[in-house]
Amino acid sequence: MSPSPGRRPVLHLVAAARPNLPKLAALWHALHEDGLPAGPPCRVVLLHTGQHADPAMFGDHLADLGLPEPHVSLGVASGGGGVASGGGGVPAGADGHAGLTARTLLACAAHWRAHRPDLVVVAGDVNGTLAAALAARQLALPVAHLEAGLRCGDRAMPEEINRRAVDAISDLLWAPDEATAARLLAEGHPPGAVRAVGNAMIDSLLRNLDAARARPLPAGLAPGGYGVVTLHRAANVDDAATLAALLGGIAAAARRLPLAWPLHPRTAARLAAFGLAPPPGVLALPPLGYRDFLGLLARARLVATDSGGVQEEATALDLPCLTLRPSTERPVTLAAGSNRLVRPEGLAAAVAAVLAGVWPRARPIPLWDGGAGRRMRAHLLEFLGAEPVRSAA
Ligand SMILES: CC(=O)N[C@H]1[C@@H](OP(=O)(O)OP(=O)(O)OC[C@H]2O[C@@H](n3ccc(=O)[nH]c3=O)[C@H](O)[C@@H]2O)O[C@H](CO)[C@@H](O)[C@@H]1O
Repeated sequence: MSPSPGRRPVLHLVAAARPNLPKLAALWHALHEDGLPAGPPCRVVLLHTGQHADPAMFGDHLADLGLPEPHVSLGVASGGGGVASGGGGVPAGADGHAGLTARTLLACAAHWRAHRPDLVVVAGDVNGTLAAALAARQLALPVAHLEAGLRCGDRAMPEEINRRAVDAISDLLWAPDEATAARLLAEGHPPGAVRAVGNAMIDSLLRNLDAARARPLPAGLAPGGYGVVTLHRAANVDDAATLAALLGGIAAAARRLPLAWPLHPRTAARLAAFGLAPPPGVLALPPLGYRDFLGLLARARLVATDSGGVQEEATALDLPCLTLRPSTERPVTLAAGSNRLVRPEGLAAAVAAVLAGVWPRARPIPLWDGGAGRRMRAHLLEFLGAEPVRSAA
């Protein structure tokens, strides 16, 4: 497909939740790279659905990542935990996945009925990703899925349903590695739709690492002298007994190594509701900005996490990663050597293994090289029938 002659194609980049931002930033910067002969090849609109609305969960990350304030804010906040979220026109309600998805679907459809872009780019696997992709396809707008093809096989995770559904309806599927692209082809997606572009998270990591390392660490932490914890998955934090078991593992680990734990709002709310608290030896922190978190990670001894993006960042940093989940949609990080799936009761032993120096080093992953943004740009310009652009570099 191609826009009418002489008109620059219009691209809508959909940002719903915090983890979408570093991925979209990779594409944003590739489209606004210095030295493009005729300026940006597309008009790029950043559209914020509102799923994450607190400044600490969204707005504070924009400047770190070099992104502008969203050009469009739909104001559809998540509120499934019953904790009020800030943000805009549509009030948060305790209506869970269905409510957030439905409200985002309606808001996107209303916007795109009035303003039709040439391509909608959605990222990752959050509820806002699915809602936006579905709204676009229902209006016959083409959709690109940034971070396509990931599968953990656990259909109890909302993210697994979201990523499978978004892949099924997307016109362009951007996979972070060759094996993931091969899986999409095996699922029957047309070869022209699928491209192994590399990992957009790693584009942002490489772009920001020096600045992140220059950030001060939270008081009491010294480089190499602490571990990082992050936890927010519904399966880990929404059930009191499961969360208490995780706290037991974290407490045992903290007896071997001081831990810093930036608390996700969902986790903070559940801890409070269940009358639980981070154990001694754990420095609880508020959600951190992109560079502050990356700086914390880059100088840590290890990370224990249930986040997908953190598994990738840890692998790129060759940081031992103890993944507190029964499965991962990023098996490439297991194959790289430094990420392992760990049960709560095995956490202290894993920390001891890291401290004893018997943890594997990470092998570099092909295409995790800072070039994902340019590869996505090339594919979308081919799709739009626009002139290809050559970078100065
Ligand atoms: C199904 C889905 O989309 N889950 C994604 C969502 O999980 P996350 O747990 O953030 O899911 P929600 O967006 O539903 O938010 C959960 C709860 O966190 C609180 N909250 C959230 C955002 C905010 O700005 N302020 C606030 O207070 C609210 O109580 C909300 O109800 O984002 C995570 C990253 O953070 C992603 O890894 C998850 O895949």
